[in-house]
Amino acid sequence: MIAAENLTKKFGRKEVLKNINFTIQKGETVGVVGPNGAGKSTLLRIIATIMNATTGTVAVDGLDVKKEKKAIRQKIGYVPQEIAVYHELTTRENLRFFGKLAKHSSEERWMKRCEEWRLAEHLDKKVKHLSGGNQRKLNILIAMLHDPDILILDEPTVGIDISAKQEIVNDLREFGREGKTILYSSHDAQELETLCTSFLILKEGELLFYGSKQKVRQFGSIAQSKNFAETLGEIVG
Ligand SMILES: Nc1ncnc2c1ncn2[C@@H]1O[C@H](COP(=O)(O)OP(=O)(O)OP(=O)(O)O)[C@@H](O)[C@H]1O
Repeated sequence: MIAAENLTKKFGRKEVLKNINFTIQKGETVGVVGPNGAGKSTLLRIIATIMNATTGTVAVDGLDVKKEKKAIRQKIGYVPQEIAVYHELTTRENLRFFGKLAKHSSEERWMKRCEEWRLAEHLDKKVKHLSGGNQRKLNILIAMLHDPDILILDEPTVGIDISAKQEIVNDLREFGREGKTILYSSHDAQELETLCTSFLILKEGELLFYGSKQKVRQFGSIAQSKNFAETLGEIVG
C-alpha cells in the first residue's frame, strides 16, 4: 500500500505538488496522468525515495519515504525516463553488473524474465546494437532485478515504435497479474487504457482525480459517448 498524506513539493517558491492525498492498494496498476509539468515525475521520484517532499508524508507498506529509504528501495523498482544502462556492454553484462549492485538479485530469475520478455536471444549483443524497444525492456528489467513488489515507471516507452510499446505493455500486464503494484506515467492514452486498473490525474500540481478506470469515464461525464482516450484527453485538457 502507498499512502500519501498532505504531500507538497516546492522548488524555490514554486509549488509543484499541492496537498496531495491518496491511497494505492497492493496489486493496482495506476496510470499517473497529466499535462507536461503537472508534477508526475516529481511525485514518482518522491515515492521512489529519490527526492524528498517539502511537507507531508508518503508511506510505502507503512514505511516512511524520508526515514526508511533503504527498506523502501528493497520493495521498489524505479525506471527513469532516460535509458540508464551501459551501451558499450552487452545485455548480459549489464544485467550481471546491476545484479551485483542490487541485493537479492538472482541470475536464474532474470534469465527467466529475459525469456518471458524475449530478450534472451539478445543477451550477448552490445546494448548499442539493440533496437530502441529492447533497450527500453532492458531498462525495465534492471529495475526488476531485486524482484520488487512495486514498480514505478516514468514514461518508459517514449520514442519506440507501436509494436514494441504493445509488447512492453503486455509484459507489464503479466507482471501486474503476479500481484505486483505498478505506477506508470505516460501520455499515451491507448497504452494507459490497456494496462491500468486505476488512474491518478494531476494538473498543475493538484490531484484532480484518483480512482478506477470505470470512474474516469464517469468523471468525464460530458464525454460519455467518447472513447477512453478522448475522455482522458478532455479531463487532462
Ligand atoms: N529540480 C527541479 N528544479 C526546479 N523545478 C523543477 C525541478 N524538477 C521539476 N521542476 C518543475 O516542476 C514542475 C513539475 O515537473 P515534473 O517533471 O514533475 O512534471 P511532469 O508532469 O512529469 O511533466 P512531463 O510530462 O513533461 O514529464 C515543472 O514546472 C518543472 O519545471
